[in-house]
Amino acid sequence: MTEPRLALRGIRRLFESGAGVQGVDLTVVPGEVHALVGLNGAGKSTLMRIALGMLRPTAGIVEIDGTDISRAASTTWASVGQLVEVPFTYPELTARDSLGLAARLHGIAREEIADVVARVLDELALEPFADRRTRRLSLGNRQRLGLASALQHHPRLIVLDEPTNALDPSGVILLREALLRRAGEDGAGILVSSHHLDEVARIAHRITVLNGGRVIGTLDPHGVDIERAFFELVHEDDRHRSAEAAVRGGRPVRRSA
Ligand SMILES: Nc1ncnc2c1ncn2[C@@H]1O[C@H](COP(=O)(O)OP(=O)(O)OP(=O)(O)O)[C@@H](O)[C@H]1O
Repeated sequence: MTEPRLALRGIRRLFESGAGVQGVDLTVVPGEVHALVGLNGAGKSTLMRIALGMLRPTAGIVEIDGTDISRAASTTWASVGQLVEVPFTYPELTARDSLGLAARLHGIAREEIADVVARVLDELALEPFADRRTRRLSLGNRQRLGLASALQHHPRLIVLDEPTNALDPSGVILLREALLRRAGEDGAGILVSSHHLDEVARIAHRITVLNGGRVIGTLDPHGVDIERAFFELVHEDDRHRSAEAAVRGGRPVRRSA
């Protein structure tokens, strides 16, 4: 069987408020775009931060290409591309120099950096802004720069949290094409979260629904009314939890937000 690019097994991390994620199992296989959808506070970012070793789970294991990330070497991390927080940029560097630095940190050979950077600037239509200091970029172009930095080294695993936020429609299309190329040509495994169900349906091979920190089901990307299917799953899960809470004599489960 093909080794997943990413495997989350029995992941649990609850915050003091009781919100977080629990009992999550999830894989991303080579060549796959796996989308994570859920309402605000469902636990998508928490799960992604755990997958990237930014947050420690209280239980469970994260494996990248079969290696437990607690033992992963720098070569494993160099094969990952991610954007899960505000795009990190050096305000005084130009977009081009910022990408060059990120390429070096991802292990690209010095003599290849200029070409790698030029290709990704072209791919995300950032060329006109390449020599502008990053602090002077618009929000959307800063997001494109963050994505360029995550994708330029052709990672084996890509993790993106709401990557279309702040992108204009042409940016959304460029990103979609770039991700499908990474999955199709490179065999990258891609985990992506989004609130845009239509966009997700266009790109994802698998869609997992998270609610209140748990996986509650999957959606068919080719389904006819994906939005309706999504809300049916979520409402059914909410009803189930409220009923369970009532049986226990406790208060209904508070929505995490
Ligand atoms: N560091 C933290 N400390 C305490 N609570 C946290 C922390 N990080 C997240 N949470 C809580 O965990 C829950 C899940 O948050 P998370 O950001 O993972 O959700 P999300 O699905 O990404 O939401 P959104 O769609 O709004 O980005 C929320 O209730 C949030 O307030």
